[in-house]
Amino acid sequence: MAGLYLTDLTLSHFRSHRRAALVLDGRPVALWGPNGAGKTNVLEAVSLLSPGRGLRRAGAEELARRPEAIGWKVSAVLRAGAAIHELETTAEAAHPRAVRIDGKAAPQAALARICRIVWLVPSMDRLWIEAAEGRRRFLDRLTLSFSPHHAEAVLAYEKAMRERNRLLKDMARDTGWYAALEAQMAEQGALIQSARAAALARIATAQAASDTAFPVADLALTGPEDAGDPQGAEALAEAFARGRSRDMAAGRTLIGPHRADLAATYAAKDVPAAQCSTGEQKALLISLILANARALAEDVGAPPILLLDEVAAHLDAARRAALYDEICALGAQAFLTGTGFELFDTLGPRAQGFEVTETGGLSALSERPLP
Ligand SMILES: Nc1ncnc2c1ncn2[C@@H]1O[C@H](COP(=O)(O)OP(=O)(O)OP(=O)(O)O)[C@@H](O)[C@H]1O
Repeated sequence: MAGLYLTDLTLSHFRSHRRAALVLDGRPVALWGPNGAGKTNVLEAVSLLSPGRGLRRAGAEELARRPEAIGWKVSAVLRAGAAIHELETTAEAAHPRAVRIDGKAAPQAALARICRIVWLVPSMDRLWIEAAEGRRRFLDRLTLSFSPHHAEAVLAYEKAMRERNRLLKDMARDTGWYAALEAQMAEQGALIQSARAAALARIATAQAASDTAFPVADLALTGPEDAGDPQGAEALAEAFARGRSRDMAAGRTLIGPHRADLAATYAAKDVPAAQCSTGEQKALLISLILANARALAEDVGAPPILLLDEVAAHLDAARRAALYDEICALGAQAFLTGTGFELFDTLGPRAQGFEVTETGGLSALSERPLP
């Protein structure tokens, strides 16, 4: 049985779900139904039990059920080893995304300390060929799963950088002010760099140690070509100070961990991920997520909750069966979506099944055992 899983998941006035209540037992969860039925909405609700804007990066106001709802709520009971926590996230009048843990108000970042969630969604199919931002976000989610404090470091870094960017835009000359903000950015930036590097190293070891059906990806951190890559707090602080006039001309900070990029190579072929086939690129992402899950299972005793949206349909039958076997061997509570239950044929009773239907814009879920 999984060491980290949701037992009671409730969605209220969340997108197409007026009220959905799923009683879960730790097995993987297969959700099937036609396009637009409301499957991804369930995964998105779960993703909001971790810090950040969830798997669609939607604004909190988009999440309330149209047309009548003004707020929404997602709540769940989380089992983490012997501990049980009540998690709740809501949009309230005063707060677009309030979090409560065990009945007490908590910052979003506190979710990362008790609930690890990693996802793969169709919009990530172009991750290796699109802008660096998406890759950085992917890297930071992997990193966060290993280092729960990573969310705080990223937030603190970005806050100081926004203030510095404001100074730059205002052409401010107050060197003391710059130095104070740059010191904060350098301190948090060094934490970000080391947490990312540690996460990549851990994933590399997990990939090397495993016999998996998915291709190994060699990962490396890179920076923007023109910016060099200062590492550590001292080098970062020096680089920020040195770059002030260039940054002032650009009106923003041009170097630092917010510009880092993630490069991946399909190891067996020695081909950069961006030049691989669509299927190969997807397989690399699945491989990384499984390596992440194996590493966490080893390090903290439980794999993360996995949200795998429309992953099954893109795999051939052998790879699909291998994915399910790996998920079950890990004991991960993976939420999987697909348009038909036949996509989950080789999972059978190893998973809980839910059929998702939609009538008049309203989604409904019914638990149905998988044959
Ligand atoms: N705020 C909202 N209020 C009401 N309905 C919404 C809201 N946001 C999205 N929807 C509806 O939810 C549906 C999409 O649900 P979802 O993305 O979960 O579908 P899906 O079952 O994953 O479909 P697919 O198989 O196409 O990926 C759409 O019909 C959309 O109109």
